[in-house]
Amino acid sequence: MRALVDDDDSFPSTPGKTKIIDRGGSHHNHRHRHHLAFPRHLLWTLLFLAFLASYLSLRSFLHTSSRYLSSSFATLTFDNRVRASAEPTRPDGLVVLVTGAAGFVGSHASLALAKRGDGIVGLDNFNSYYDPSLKKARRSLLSSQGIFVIEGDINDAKLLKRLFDLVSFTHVLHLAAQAGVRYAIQNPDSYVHSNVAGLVTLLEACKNANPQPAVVWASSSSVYGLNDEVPFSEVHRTDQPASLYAATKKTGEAITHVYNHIYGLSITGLRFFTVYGPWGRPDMAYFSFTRNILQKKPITVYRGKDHIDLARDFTYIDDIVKGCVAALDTAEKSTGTGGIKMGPAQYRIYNLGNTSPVTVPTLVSILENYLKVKAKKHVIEMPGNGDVPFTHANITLARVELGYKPKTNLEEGLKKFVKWYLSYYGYSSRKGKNW
Ligand SMILES: O=C(O)[C@H]1O[C@H](OP(=O)(O)OP(=O)(O)OC[C@H]2O[C@@H](n3ccc(=O)[nH]c3=O)[C@H](O)[C@@H]2O)[C@H](O)[C@@H](O)[C@H]1O
Repeated sequence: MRALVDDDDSFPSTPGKTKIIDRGGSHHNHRHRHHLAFPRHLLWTLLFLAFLASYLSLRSFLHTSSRYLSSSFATLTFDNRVRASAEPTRPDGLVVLVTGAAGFVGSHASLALAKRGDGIVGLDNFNSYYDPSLKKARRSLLSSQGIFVIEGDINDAKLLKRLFDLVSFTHVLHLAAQAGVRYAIQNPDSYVHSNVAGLVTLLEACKNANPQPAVVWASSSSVYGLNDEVPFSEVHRTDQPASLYAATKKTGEAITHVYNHIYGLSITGLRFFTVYGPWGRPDMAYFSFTRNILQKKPITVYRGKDHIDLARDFTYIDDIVKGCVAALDTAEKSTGTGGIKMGPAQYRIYNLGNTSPVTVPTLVSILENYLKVKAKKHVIEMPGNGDVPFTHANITLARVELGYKPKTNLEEGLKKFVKWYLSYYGYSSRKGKNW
């Protein structure tokens, strides 16, 4: 281009300065060509600038629109996945939001409900209270059964609203919580965050939903605290908690009562008694004892005052799941609409235990027997960390009203747990190892 019009570096500020390549033309022609060359020069420049501008704006358009498109595809995918997961596969199937779905009880309950054709949407924050890889493995199991588990927190009001806008949940099975009795000494805030604030956020979403779902949620045997009447019945005192965990679960019972009373939410609280089994929680005694025994590490066994052994009404996971399902099936509808109560709503609390407490040293000897390894026991007096000396459930109410009937004793249940543990952590394949 330059060769045609200019052999100087400078753009023609004065026409005479520009040396036009004159290939034998007259002065007139020269002038004429010079005259013509100027707009052509300008034209090329303008064309170049126009090209550059359109290239840049096309790039930015493509960039913006691809971001927009990919985010709306992501939205579509998310919404579609939620709706698909919520779709029951049997007539009149329940549509259940399961919080804590990647947790121990949550994953088992979700699978059981999906198996019979209910629509399930899971929610879990995958926190690192214990190894999140176990939670992710549970999520994979659920995903293989068509259950979508959303990574999100029950404190996220926006997310909850979006889920209730997308799906008319008939029930909420609320199992998300900060569990563990002794960890409350280390991290008290996490109990308030999940078991109190998170519960209120969830109930707000439930109460605002239209239709309102019926809520079934996990309370705890720990609410009996220092109660010494046995076996523990729902009519006994629960105003003497021994741990912050217990206090937050008792608070949950009070909070759910308020939402039942003011907004007409149908509420069922289930007091679980030390639930154990395959895919369990690594922080619990039966699980951590198994790990340590296999690794030949010592275990600490707490003992009560006067050398009394501690005892728990250990309850097998499948029995607990049956109790959860029965509670969902017998829950009446909530009575509120648009956040306003239209009539009295159901409020229930049930013990879900096994009714036969076993001491911690007996638990250890059952494990030693299955693992064929002697435990290195370090027995110490129970520190003041929130533990209670024993639990023992009276389950008459659950039996009569839910048809709840636990079937698995600790020996049978631990056998299944150990089988799962060895397989999950790859011990079964290590032939010849002395486990
Ligand atoms: O029913 C509940 O509401 C609770 O059950 C469960 O709590 P717990 O009954 O305390 O179960 P878990 O920790 O297995 O300890 C069992 C026994 O082993 C003793 N124990 C424990 C640990 C240890 O190192 N040594 C020991 O002797 C210990 O002193 C106790 O005597 C749930 O974790 C809790 O989230 C909640 O759901």
